[in-house]
Amino acid sequence: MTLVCRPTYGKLLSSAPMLAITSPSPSALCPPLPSRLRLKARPFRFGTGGLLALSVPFRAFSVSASASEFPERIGFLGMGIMGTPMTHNLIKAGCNITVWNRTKSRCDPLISLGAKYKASPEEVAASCDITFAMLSDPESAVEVACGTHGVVNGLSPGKGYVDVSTVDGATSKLISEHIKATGALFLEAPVSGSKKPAEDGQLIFLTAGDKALYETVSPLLDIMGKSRFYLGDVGNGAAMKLVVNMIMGSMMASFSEGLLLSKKVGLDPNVLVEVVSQGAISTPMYKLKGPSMVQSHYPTAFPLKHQQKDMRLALGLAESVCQSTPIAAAANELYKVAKSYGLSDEDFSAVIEALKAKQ
Ligand SMILES: NC(=O)C1=CN([C@@H]2O[C@H](COP(=O)(O)OP(=O)(O)OC[C@H]3O[C@@H](n4cnc5c(N)ncnc54)[C@H](OP(=O)(O)O)[C@@H]3O)[C@@H](O)[C@H]2O)C=CC1
Ligand SMILES: O=CCCC(=O)O
Repeated sequence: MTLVCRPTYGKLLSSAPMLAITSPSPSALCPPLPSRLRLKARPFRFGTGGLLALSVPFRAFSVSASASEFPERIGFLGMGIMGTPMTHNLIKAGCNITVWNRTKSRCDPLISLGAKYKASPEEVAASCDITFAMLSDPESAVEVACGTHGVVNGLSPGKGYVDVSTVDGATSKLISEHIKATGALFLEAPVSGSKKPAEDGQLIFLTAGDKALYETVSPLLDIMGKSRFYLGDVGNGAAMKLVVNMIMGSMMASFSEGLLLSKKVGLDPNVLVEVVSQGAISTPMYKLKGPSMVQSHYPTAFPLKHQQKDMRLALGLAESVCQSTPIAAAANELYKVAKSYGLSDEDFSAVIEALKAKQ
């Protein structure tokens, strides 16, 4: 397994073109490129070699050759909650982007920022070196990759396809087989992190598949995210993502129970949020979502239908290896109830409504 964080800070390089940077970054252990940090020169191409020097107002930092070159033409399919800000960040970084979305109007904001548009996944893949996809679920991921006018029809040797959707391993392997049959390379790269991290370029990529493609797209992953893991064979990235989201879904269900119980025994749930935030079970998720859950507001960052999909897929993964997951199974039931209440497109924190109705 390989974990790579953002570029190393503190070294000024003299060769290679200079790019203007509008903001410095804090010197954290794995410092993220700040979302305001923008490359002003045209992007590098494959195989230019050498090192990239970046000038910053107060300090300089280096980027290795492999982390400084962009593939020339990049496609992005799926302009939803996640795909839109991810594409936005690539455009802002100076990448040459072509977009497609089933509902065309969702491409318009990106087109107005300079993205090109093609009318099908096939046309995007045919016109780009690397194509990313961020789609709802296994069904849509397969349809876009392998369906009529799907990606495979536009791929050929020398190209690459990166699926960043959250799907199960079997789906990812199926897509991989179809992609590889064209001679192109495949990488699964689901992300941890939600709408705001996507906007801020702070996602965590859980990748697996063709290592050469991983290396080629690393500079792009570093624009969209703060770290990346390479996990080996196709299926491992999907599995890691599902395990993480299974934990998250159970945590949210448990947190919901706590909020409601505290209120019922006469405590202020807002104080519970504060207490939890200061202790050993503190997590950004509780602090972020707790106050709005207390108000019964669920502004959508991660749709509840997707969380339930991930619970379902994680339970399938557990079953495939005979691993007992009773907590996740119980939580999944709550997400199913919440869906039946019409809460699919609300944030997944709306799972609390399933418990209210039971009281
Ligand atoms: N939101 C989040 O916090 C996170 C989400 N994820 C995962 O990322 C993926 C996308 O999530 P998110 O952006 O939130 O989801 P959205 O529901 O906002 O977007 C889903 C995208 O998939 C497209 N789509 C759905 N069905 C089809 C289909 N049959 N054919 C073609 N396109 C289709 C939609 O197109 P259209 O606009 O036409 O409906 C849209 O572009 C999911 O797998 C999710 O689990 C991962 C990390 C965080
Ligand atoms: O898949 C969604 C993940 C959401 C998050 O990591 O906050």
